[in-house]
Amino acid sequence: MNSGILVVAAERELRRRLFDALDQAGYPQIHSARDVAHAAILLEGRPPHPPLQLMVMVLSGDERQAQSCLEQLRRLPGGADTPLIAVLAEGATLNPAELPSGIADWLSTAQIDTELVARWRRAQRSHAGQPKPGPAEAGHEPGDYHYVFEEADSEWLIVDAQTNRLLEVSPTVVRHSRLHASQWEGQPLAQVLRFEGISITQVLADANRSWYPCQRKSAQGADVGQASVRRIRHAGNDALALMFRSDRADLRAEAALTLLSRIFASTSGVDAQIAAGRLLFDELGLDYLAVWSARHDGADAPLQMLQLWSGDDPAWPPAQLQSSLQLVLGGKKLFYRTDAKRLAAVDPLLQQLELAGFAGLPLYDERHTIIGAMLAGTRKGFGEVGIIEPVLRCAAARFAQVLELGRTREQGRAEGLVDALTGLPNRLLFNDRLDTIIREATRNGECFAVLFVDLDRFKAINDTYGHDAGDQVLRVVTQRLCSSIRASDTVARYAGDEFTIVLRHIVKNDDVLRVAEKIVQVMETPLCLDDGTELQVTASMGLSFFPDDAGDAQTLLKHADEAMYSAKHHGRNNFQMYEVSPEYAKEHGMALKSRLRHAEGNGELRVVYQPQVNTETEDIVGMEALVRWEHPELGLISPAVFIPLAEETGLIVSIGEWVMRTACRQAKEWEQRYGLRLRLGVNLSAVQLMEPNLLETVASVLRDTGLDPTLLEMEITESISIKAAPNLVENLNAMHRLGCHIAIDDFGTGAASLDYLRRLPADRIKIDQSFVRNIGVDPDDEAIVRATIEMAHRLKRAVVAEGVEIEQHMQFLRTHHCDELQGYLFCRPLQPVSFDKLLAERQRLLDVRETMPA
Ligand SMILES: Nc1nc2c(ncn2[C@@H]2O[C@@H]3COP(=O)(O)O[C@H]4[C@@H](O)[C@H](n5cnc6c(=O)[nH]c(N)nc65)O[C@@H]4COP(=O)(O)O[C@H]3[C@H]2O)c(=O)[nH]1
Repeated sequence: MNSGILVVAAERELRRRLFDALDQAGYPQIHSARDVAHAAILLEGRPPHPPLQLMVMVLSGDERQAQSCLEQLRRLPGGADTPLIAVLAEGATLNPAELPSGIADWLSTAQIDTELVARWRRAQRSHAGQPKPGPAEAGHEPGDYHYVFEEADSEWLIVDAQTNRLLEVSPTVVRHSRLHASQWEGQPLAQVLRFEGISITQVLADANRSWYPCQRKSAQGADVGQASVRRIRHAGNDALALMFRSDRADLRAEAALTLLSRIFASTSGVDAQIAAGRLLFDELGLDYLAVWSARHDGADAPLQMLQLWSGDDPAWPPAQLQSSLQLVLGGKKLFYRTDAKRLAAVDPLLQQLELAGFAGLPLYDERHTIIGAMLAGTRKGFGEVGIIEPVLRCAAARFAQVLELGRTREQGRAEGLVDALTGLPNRLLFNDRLDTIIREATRNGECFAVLFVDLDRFKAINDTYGHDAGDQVLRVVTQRLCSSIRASDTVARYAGDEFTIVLRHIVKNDDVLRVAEKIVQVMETPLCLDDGTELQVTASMGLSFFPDDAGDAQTLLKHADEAMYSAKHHGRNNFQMYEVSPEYAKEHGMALKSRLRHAEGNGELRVVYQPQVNTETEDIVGMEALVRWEHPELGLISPAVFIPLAEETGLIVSIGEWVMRTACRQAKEWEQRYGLRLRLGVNLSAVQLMEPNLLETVASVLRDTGLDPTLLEMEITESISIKAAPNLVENLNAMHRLGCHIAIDDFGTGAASLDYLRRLPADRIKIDQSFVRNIGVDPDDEAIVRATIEMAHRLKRAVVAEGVEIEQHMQFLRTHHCDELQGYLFCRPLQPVSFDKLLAERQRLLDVRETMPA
């Protein structure tokens, strides 16, 4: 019977990662709690049987705190006899070796995504009475460690503590060494492992689990690696378990990853590629490696780019006769772990080289056209297929990338599309690429960003140090830009000291901001000219987003360029995102106003929704409707910019009604679909509040949409003065009588007196985000937040905090009993489709919880 998993983590981000890791593995009943008290609420009323399947807890304190948490968890319903995995938070002072007993396993936060599920399965198995976690811990039952034998790529050798002879070895030892188990068992350890500079006795006496360089025997002689010792029990006796890790990249995933990262870090020049090929050749113990480029000029014979061979040069057969190469160039992938010799009859190359292991991989360009082939072989056969195959595939992808880049450069140079100094695409090629990217992005619904990078005061460098120095700077900047982005992104030299970048496949705008920050940082590092002069070059950058800011190349670039100028205005050495600024609005006010008149009729207005959550449960209880203007040329314009214009022109009355109607209709639809009565906040401008027929409008919207008036909450800004809006109190009272709620928005920014608050029929106060943002930064603002909450509660008003962005804000607001929270920590304002997905997901989780045994 499925009986649920409990996850306890104070930090929201960790909680989410733990939840996601378990959820993705398909475990439906996951209770996710902030702390033990929260867990107790979630499990309230649950009988102790059946027990929970697993508890995962993030530990951040010392051993004493860990012990206390553990004891509390054990008292939870169903928690007494449940396997518990501890996740050690960063900065935890706990020593993993001294965790309280009762913890089945532990991992670090960095391992959550990759390890949690595997550890849980292991804990599950061990709990079900099968072998338990092994040699890592002393004092387990005989055979405890066997599960480790099946896992990963580590090798285990079990040694009798008295005789130092081998009792058993793991199947990985047999596989990697190519020696049968019987060739190991009973052997003295000294004959199978040879340590460097230290005696076996010293190694075996080391309880600190240090790693010692050594060689392990194999059919080919020996494998170089490291070993470390653990004490275990074997068949009731003391024994030692030696873990051996080979340094060979074809045996060990870790070493293979290092190899790949070195290959990928290599630059794209011919020499560097030969060096990368050599690295692959040496680290994988290859005997043959060749990279071929298919001729794109119509000639038949492919061109050899690289060839390495460990023996004497044979008479190399011509490419046309190498049938394996021809097959690969035709698109066939070949992989023979140990039996490539059977190809010898049809391929003179394999016949001459006597390869046992052989792989042939086609090299593809971005459009998946075959542009070459990589052939790799060994005379002794390949090692771990699960490691060697992906390594070869990744290496082939790198060779393909370099081949393609070389071709583009060649072609670009021939056609005048590449900048001769930096080797980057020039403006012409960039514009062409941008058009292609827009077409692809439109087809795939992809978002991307354009960055305009301009070096600060570059002219002064040219003038002071000369043009040669300027050229050197441009080359270094090129390297720095290229090293800050991904392979799928594009950098171009747009003009003199201007560079443009396209960052593709964006999920969150934050991803782009991180890249921009990184570029600012790498630029700041001083650079050294050939003559030893040290210079510091900084850059100003502007960002625009597709499709949000514009849908065509020209406008995107124009916006990025404008944003770059704004970065210059902000003191250089920074980046800015494009936005229609209030200054722009002021300058182009008339044009914007006249366009705004048609925005509603042209269907350019949108409503987005931002969730509001209960502070304790973090469950969604309401949403705020926020308007957006999708200007056909300027992109998305913020309400902060166009609402003042709408107010000036009086257009706010009809726009406000449109927003209210759209949002009420949407809220009713969600209520019916999910049976969830979410409160809907709608902003009312002062201009609307002065309208004599506001009440009729609200009543008609409610009637037409069928939304319960008690679900509609009017948000009015605190800065509206009672004097300036003479009907304010009456209008609000009348709306209250209709059943609607009233919230005072931006609280704290105006000069509302207590009296003002008392006179307004407000149900809720929204603390302005400028105070919330300063929690943890400015004690005065913290005091204002605390006082506002206290005062509102004394007046029996509820409180919502706006702009909650980080965990620290939430903790503070929770401590001071703020009722509800709104902000990016939980969710940004969402388009209706995304909000709908959010509600559907919530519903799914609830349904799952309901199917849990009572
Ligand atoms: N930095 C930060 N910002 C956050 C966070 N959480 C929410 N926000 C933003 O804060 C604003 C909250 O709305 P507001 O105070 O009513 O402020 C609103 C509201 O006064 C006005 N507005 C929006 N829609 C309407 C409308 O339909 N009618 C009227 N009259 N005014 C509207 O425009 C203002 C700005 O709206 P938005 O740009 O949508 O900006 C929203 C929202 O996107 C956060 O964690 N960090």
